[in-house]
Amino acid sequence: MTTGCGRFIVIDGPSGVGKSTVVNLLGKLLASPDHEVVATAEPSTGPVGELARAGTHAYHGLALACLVTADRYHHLATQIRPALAAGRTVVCDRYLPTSLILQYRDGVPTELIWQLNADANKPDLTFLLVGDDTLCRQRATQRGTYSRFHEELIGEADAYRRLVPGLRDHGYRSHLHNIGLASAAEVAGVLRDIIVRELTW
Ligand SMILES: Nc1ncnc2c1ncn2[C@@H]1O[C@H](COP(=O)(O)OP(=O)(O)OP(=O)(O)O)[C@@H](O)[C@H]1O
Ligand SMILES: Cc1cn([C@H]2C[C@H](O)[C@@H](COP(=O)(O)O)O2)c(=O)[nH]c1=O
Repeated sequence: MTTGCGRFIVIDGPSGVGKSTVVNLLGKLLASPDHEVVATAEPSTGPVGELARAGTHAYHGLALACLVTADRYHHLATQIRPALAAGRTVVCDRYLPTSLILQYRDGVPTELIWQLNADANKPDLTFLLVGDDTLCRQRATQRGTYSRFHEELIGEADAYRRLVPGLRDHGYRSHLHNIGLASAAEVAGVLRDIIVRELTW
């Protein structure tokens, strides 16, 4: 399924790499008086999303995969597609790449994750932010962790690197971006420049 006339941009990557911070900064950088930007996240703030976010200790494997995918379809139907149809840009913190890493680690085969997500919109651009694993883990821990996956932050950056060919094979226009020691504002600025260059703005 393709998006409406708005642009759909996904920011994914390991915990602590700065996704939420960058999504919010990017929302401000891309917005203008005649162009509204919706900054959002998955799991969403809807009831299934709240269940998935709070429930990584209670739900595992295919049960959690179905929860996060159900939340994704609800998020698409109630927030993302209406915003795109109204011509707004949607910037989303986490999306299908997270499922391809975490649900796979939880025992769900990659092909099944793609099948569950077959009717999910393909973003116009997907950014996979990566950084030093130890630094990301420190930042996530300092900020506070609550999820089972936050306790298993091993090889996150490599897992995201390995995802790129598969995403591209499935038609996801993807950029891998190593944040290095850049500030969140610098990362958001680099992403904004890529977005403006690659999408008709
Ligand atoms: N580039 C950066 N440099 C230094 N600190 C940063 C940077 N980006 C974010 N931070 C800080 O690191 C912490 C984690 O950032 P943030 O919550 O945005 O990460 P996240 O990728 O969304 O994590 P999670 O997936 O666990 O929610 C926050 O305290 C944030 O202020
Ligand atoms: C989108 C998505 C999320 N999850 C899990 C991973 C984390 O435990 C939370 C997200 O919390 P964070 O503060 O953004 O780190 O939800 C998942 O398992 N699968 C998904 O597709």
